[in-house]
Amino acid sequence: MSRLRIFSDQNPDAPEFSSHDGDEIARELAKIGVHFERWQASQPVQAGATPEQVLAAYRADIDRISAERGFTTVDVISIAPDNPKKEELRAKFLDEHYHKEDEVRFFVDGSGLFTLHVGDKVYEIECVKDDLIAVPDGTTHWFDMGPEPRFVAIRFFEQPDGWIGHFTGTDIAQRFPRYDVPTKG
Ligand SMILES: CSCCC(=O)/C(O)=C/O
Ligand SMILES: [Fe+2]
Ligand code: NI
Repeated sequence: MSRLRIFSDQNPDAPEFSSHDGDEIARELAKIGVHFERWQASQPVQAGATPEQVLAAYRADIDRISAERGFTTVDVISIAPDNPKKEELRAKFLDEHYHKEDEVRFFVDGSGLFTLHVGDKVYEIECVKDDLIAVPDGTTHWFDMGPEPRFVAIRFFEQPDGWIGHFTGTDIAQRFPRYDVPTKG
């Protein structure tokens, strides 16, 4: 289930805010310039669908958001718990980093945990199937797919190297919760 928790960056033990409500999550994130919305597929996406089938199911929303935000490319990333490189893939985005373009991801299936460090607050967002998140360029954040990663996501790019992370070298990500298991409602 989608969830937003907001912490002081000094206190990872006690969230100051927690919600599973999509409208409330969107409202809180809008205050820091992060966009959150939910999409419905225009046709069912079967397990094992090809990237082309996934993109076709969301074509209208993909075209809308690409036109609004200037994206030129989309791709589909798919990670399952039996991926032999799952530990390496998980480690890639676990430390605090930022990107030079907006990070826009749509979860077709499965889930993952984005955590953003903005001012003196930490915003932890569990993204699940049907969630779109748009994190502005330069926002420091990390992403945890968990020890048994399972997600299919559409990624949007302005430039071919837009996904590259620039690491800040801080240890803040190690002090905040990891994504051990998807949360229940
Ligand atoms: C959900 S897509 C994989 C993560 C990613 O691209 C990124 O930049 C995480 O911070
Ligand atoms: Fe990132
Ligand atoms: Ni709950």
